[in-house]
Amino acid sequence: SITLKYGAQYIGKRQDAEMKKFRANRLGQFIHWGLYSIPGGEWNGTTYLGAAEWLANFAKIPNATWDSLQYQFNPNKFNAVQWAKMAKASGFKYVTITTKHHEGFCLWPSEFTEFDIENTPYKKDLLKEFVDAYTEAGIDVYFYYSILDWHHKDWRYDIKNQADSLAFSKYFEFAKNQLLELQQKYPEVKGFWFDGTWDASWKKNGKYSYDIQKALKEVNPNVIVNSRLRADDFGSRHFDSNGNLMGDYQSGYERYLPAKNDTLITKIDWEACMTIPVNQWGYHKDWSLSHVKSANEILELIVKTVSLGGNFLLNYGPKGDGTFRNEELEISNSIGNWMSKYADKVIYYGDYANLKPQDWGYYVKNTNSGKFYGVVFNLPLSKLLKIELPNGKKLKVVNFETEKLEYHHHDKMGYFISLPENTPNEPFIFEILME
Ligand SMILES: COc1ccc([C@@H]2N[C@@H](C)[C@@H](O)[C@H]2O)cc1
Repeated sequence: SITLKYGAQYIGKRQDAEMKKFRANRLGQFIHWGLYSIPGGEWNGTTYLGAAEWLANFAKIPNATWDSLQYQFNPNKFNAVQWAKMAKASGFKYVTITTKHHEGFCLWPSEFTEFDIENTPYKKDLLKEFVDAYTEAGIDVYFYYSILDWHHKDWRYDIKNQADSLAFSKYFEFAKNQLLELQQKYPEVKGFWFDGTWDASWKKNGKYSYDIQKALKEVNPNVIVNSRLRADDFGSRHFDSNGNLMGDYQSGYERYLPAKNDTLITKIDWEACMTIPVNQWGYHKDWSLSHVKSANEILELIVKTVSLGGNFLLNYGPKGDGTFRNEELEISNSIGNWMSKYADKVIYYGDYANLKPQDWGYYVKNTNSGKFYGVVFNLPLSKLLKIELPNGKKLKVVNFETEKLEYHHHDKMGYFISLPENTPNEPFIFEILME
């Protein structure tokens, strides 16, 4: 292997209590909330199709113009306790909120910039209200932080000369100061979700990303940091030049999932983040412009992720006034209903079952109870659910709610399970006992 100064800081899955809790949580709420939530994808009467939090870029709005949105940010309908209550009812066990997106506006009163919540009509420490409410509700809090910063004068996309290098080193100090400030002001925070780390300037400075992970861990030894923060000595991201995962979990799955038969991903900790529309993270006024995922589509993405041993972060983009749009409220309600019935068995502590994937749905092993489950999304016309067990394993019992399902032994490893009498008209689960 190659000697690296800024490669993976350890090898293998962490087994400390905090990482085990992160893994067991499985289902998280992502919140994108910032100045971009005010225009909602529309500028000077033009609606932009792209992601609303990128409006400044798409509409080529000068910084001075965009930054003046700061004086309009006054979410008078924001109620952190209500947000946390909705999140809990939806089954979310953790939340990740944008403390600072690419625009550079900070949702907390930062000592290191005026471009923050303190200098808005809202004035109050919004992030503290948020952290306190979610913590009180028993939901773990994580912070999204964008390294890319369109506002900061020392940000550089590339390092072409000594002047760039000096400026970017000042930007690094600024970012590191803000991150340590976030840990110090909000000690409940469990970890950091870094974004905006694809530019050459960051890839040329593996040391910076290495130092940030170390600095955060010095304050909180079990802080959880995503792989997207990291670049190694040669600019390799997520995985170092020796193929070792950097950070504590792989965070490359953004708006897509691994293939159903991908066994490699099951060997590392990973988290997928997902939008409800095709591609909107911040609030966009017009969701009719793309497909909006149904509750069942989202449930299937969640279960597929857990079946491959991953966490799933579902995104919400609250409006500038602090309210959620109806589509998000409806999705929350549907997901919450399903989670209240099944999450304890097939989401929380859910993991890879190492059984041959089938078309009718997904397998989940519950690492707390040791039980194996099938989660059915697609009923076969044959009305029979196929199961193929590994050599040496035999099917013993199949439980569906309180009844035992019939099955017949088709060949050496194959079984066909008969559907229950009254098959539910929603994704349902059955328990598999093998010997
Ligand atoms: C250059 O393509 C992208 C795509 C998405 C992003 C950001 N990552 C997501 C988690 C959102 O924050 C989105 O703005 C940035 C650049």
